[in-house]
Amino acid sequence: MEKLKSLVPENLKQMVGSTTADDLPSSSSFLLRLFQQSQLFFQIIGDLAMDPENALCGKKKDAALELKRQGNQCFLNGDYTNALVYYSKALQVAPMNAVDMDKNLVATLYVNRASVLHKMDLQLECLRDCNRALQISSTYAKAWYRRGKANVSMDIFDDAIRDFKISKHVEVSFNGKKLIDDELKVVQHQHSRSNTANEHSKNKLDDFDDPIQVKLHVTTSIKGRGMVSPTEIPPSSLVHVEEPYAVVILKHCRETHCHYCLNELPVDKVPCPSCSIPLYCSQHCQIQAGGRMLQNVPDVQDIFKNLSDDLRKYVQEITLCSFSELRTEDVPEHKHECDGVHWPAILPSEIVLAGRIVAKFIAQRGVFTDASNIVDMLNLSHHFPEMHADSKLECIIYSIMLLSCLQQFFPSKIAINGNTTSQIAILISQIRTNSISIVRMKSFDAPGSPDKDESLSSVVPFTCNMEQVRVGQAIYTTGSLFNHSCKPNIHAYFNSRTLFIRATVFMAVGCPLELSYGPQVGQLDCKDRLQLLKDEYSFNCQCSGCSTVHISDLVINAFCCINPNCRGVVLDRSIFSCENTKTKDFLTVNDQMILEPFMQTDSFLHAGPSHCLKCGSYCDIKSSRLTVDKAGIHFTRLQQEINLNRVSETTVSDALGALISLKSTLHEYNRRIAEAEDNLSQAFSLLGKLELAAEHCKASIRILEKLYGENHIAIGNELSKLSSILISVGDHNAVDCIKRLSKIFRCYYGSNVNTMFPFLNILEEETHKFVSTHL
Ligand SMILES: C[S@@+](CC[C@H](N)C(=O)[O-])C[C@H]1O[C@@H](n2cnc3c(N)ncnc32)[C@H](O)[C@@H]1O
Repeated sequence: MEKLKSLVPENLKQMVGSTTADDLPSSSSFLLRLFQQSQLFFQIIGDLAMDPENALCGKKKDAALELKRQGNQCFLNGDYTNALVYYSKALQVAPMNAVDMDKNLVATLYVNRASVLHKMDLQLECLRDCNRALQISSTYAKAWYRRGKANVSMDIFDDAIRDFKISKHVEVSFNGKKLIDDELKVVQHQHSRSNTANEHSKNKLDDFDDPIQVKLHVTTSIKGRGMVSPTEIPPSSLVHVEEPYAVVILKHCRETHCHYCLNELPVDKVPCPSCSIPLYCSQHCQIQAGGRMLQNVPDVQDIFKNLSDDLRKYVQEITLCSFSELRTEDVPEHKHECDGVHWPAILPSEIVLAGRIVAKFIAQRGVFTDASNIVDMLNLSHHFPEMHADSKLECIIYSIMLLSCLQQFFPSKIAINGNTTSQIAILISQIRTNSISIVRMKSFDAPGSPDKDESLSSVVPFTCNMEQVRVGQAIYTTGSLFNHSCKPNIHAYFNSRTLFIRATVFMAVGCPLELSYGPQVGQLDCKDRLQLLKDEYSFNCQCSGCSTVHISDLVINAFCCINPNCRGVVLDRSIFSCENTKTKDFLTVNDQMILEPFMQTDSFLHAGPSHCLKCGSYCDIKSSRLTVDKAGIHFTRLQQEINLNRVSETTVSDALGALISLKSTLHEYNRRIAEAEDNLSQAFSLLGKLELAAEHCKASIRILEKLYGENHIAIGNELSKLSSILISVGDHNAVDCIKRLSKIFRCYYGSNVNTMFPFLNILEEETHKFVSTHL
């Protein structure tokens, strides 16, 4: 990008910088003409899109053979973990039509990986790899044999017998036939039970099928279009479900998550048949994303003709993969990026997403030319005119690059000119304003998690921590109409690629439904939220959380008053000036009563920064900051030890001292005290001092309740930690704690809660056990 930008003369840069949506086509034309005369530009596009043979993302037989050799070596040494890694890597780069020792290389690699999976006792995964090998080469005796072994391990004897019979039939060597026959006899003696194992991960929505409870209306306000409720909406109602218009996986998840459904990859991941980048959890997802797999099934009629009808049908079922549930209207979103070209791996995710939207547009409308109007088709808002001059330039350059790359795949369907380039530039700015991050909840258990044999109450508490991981970026055309609020009243979550939105509070008729685009009250102070929304989404937030004074923004980063009897807040200059601009006129009597211990409603008028907003006393913020920084060193050390699961008594005792310093300097509801209490709770859990762990956890929750409100999901997360500690110490308060956290989670996730958070089931079961033994 920097090289291309350096080709642009200063006067053209200035013209692009001041361009509006109206004169964008002419600015784009100038840039396009400039690049079309540049050798460097053609060289860059050549590297990105035109040389699949030598491309980084292309298939490479030699590399695959070397990885296979290393896999075989590990297998022979009994190092199955590494054998699995090598075979999987080999599958990623092996060309579909490569042959190794008279066998299709990909089929051989699947059978080799199946043998590893069998050794690792992953029988379902082993069976799936055998099926994949057989879909490429149905006469592969070893694949049928390995399939039989997997079925025996799963006690599916009917299928195992069939597998061995077919294996024996297609095996050419006498010794091989004899070996299979011996195996067959053993299985025939065992009791038979029929079963079938299918491909998994079909994006099941079975547990996600509660009906939408409200039909929303679109209205306009200072925030542009937005969703409102035409009726009253009770908390937890499902208000919106939507499939994405286009999705792209984020780069950091390429090796760990399925590039189609975005679920975590299983060990028997499936690579793209035509390039070495995407990985899928199943053939189903691979076909959805890339279209049908090239199959290499030889004419099998002859070799199987002497088999019984039952066995012939069985061969067909396994070797011809049929995914009847595929919807024909789905456009394979990866197909145009395939064949080993570089650009999808190199260009930023949002540009690849724009490419997917153009490809879908072409699939639906036939061509993308000046007459097309992709911008109106999506009908999404954007902030192109307000973008920084340099971002505008980058946006247009990326548009030219993307169109040039796409044109290699759609030679006769794309016109590259000022008009189409400007459409893509606007499309990119629409993506910046409207794309939604798809997140997955990742829960990880701290030490002491219950294992198979131990019940929760018999071990050190398991504290279930949850983290949201961003896995994808997507455009949901209706979902984009929900505006942002730092105090949201709806909650968005995902099952695979599907967006779900639920009300989290009661909403009156006509109430705007607003979700958080990221920052929330309780998490950041108002000035930081405003800055973040400006930087990332280019708008000045006008939500109620940012326009009125409320307790969270006052206390979250506040210092305490030097007067020990006063609970007033002391703010630094930047927070003071942000809060001072908010209107105090809208404060209800209730709000005023809540704020009353911490400030006088008119105190902004006569008290300044560094002064208590309640009693006016002066506080030396500079020296308070030094105290806080010093205390922070002890908590950093404690956190490092917690991460290593090894906490020393000395570090904990230093941190307890540091907590006292924090409390004497910061306001009682400052977020840093909550974090310090939470750290200490984790540390005491690790030391097995559970009563102390519970006390510090409760102290942290008391502060978070002030920052977020009592029924926020952040409180639910903390309650899950507290309840497991309480169960472990036999404290009967655990029962109420679990009831409360269940209520919060159910409000945010409705009936999907048990599927999404299995730990809640464990906690609820433990409560029942607890009640029957302790109460
Ligand atoms: C995803 S769109 C939401 C729908 C948009 N209002 C429309 O008319 O299409 C995001 C844009 O809506 C506007 N917006 C959303 N929430 C806002 C808020 N709290 N304050 C001001 N503008 C907001 C901003 O222009 C933002 O870039």
